[in-house]
Amino acid sequence: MAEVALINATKRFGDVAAIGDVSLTVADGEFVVLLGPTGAGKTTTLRVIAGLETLDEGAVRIGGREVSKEAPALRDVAFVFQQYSLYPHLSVYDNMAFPLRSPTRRVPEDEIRRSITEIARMLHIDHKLQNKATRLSGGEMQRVAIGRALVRHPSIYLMDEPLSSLDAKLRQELRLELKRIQRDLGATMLYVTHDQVEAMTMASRIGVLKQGKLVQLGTPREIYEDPAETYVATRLGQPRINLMPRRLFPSLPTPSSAETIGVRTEHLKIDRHHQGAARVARIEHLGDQRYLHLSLEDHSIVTLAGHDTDLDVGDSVALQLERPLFFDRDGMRVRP
Ligand SMILES: Nc1ncnc2c1ncn2[C@@H]1O[C@H](COP(=O)(O)OP(=O)(O)OP(=O)(O)O)[C@@H](O)[C@H]1O
Repeated sequence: MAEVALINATKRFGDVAAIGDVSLTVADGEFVVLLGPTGAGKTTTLRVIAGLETLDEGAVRIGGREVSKEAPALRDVAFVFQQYSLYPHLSVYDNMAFPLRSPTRRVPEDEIRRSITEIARMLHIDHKLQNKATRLSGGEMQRVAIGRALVRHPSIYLMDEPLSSLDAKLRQELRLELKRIQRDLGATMLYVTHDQVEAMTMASRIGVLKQGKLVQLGTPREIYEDPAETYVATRLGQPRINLMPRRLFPSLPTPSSAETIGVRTEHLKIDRHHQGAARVARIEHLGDQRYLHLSLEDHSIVTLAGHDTDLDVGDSVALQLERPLFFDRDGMRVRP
């Protein structure tokens, strides 16, 4: 495995800078997750590292070696796409063996067998190894695609929403497996997802992209607890952080440039013994969780309700904020 770095990387498509001046180093053995809404530049970041797109400016370095002009095959990266891309005429086994049988590698067949058997077992596809790739469910095909990447030991694994086509149970199982495999192999990984739980639980660090710019890079905890701007704060946390105008909390001491107050469940104390300005508008039962929708003037606040809550729709409650986050008029963080 190796350290992988993007240095002031820019890739344009016509007038659009899909990524603009992005610098990012994924340390050897590190698991970095890229977060951002559609069009933010996540896939482009992976593709320029893989060599599937050529940079307009900047450089890609793998293991300290500049590879910006090298063909994809020479870069020693393994790419798992959102949609499985298997060879339909080959068996599962031969699909997984394919990268190891390339003339440049010449891995002995017994080693290939050992490696495939082990990875297939981890991914629960060992009983399907002789099937044709087309005779699998979507979830199985995606596991084969992941397995085909894992049997190799490339400099870096690039994964673009590899679990998004799977059902929730399998996704959860594979999330744990993938993280364990990554740790065991000491693999360097750059991983794109829209799934907050994947980001929080798998990442050593999370990079947040906004219109092609890397706006913050930090541990999951830093991104969640210490976001640099509202854009970052809204990436993580369910229910989403509530962004409220400062005027709604006139008695709260706030930094002078603060215009917006960011309130998560843990920042909010609800006092039902005191009649207050907020009203319970709705209680949403999600099985293991309950979302409490409060209305405060013309704004709504969504928070988690404890299981022992005896609040009812229509109740009037007082709200108290404890160490909420403050943002200025441009959405940038302001510290007290
Ligand atoms: N081949 C291409 N030709 C033209 N524009 C492109 C091309 N690939 C990407 N773009 C543009 O570059 C920007 C970034 O796209 P990219 O696919 O990297 O976003 P993303 O964050 O991966 O989005 P998603 O979550 O939808 O996959 C978008 O504006 C997109 O339309």
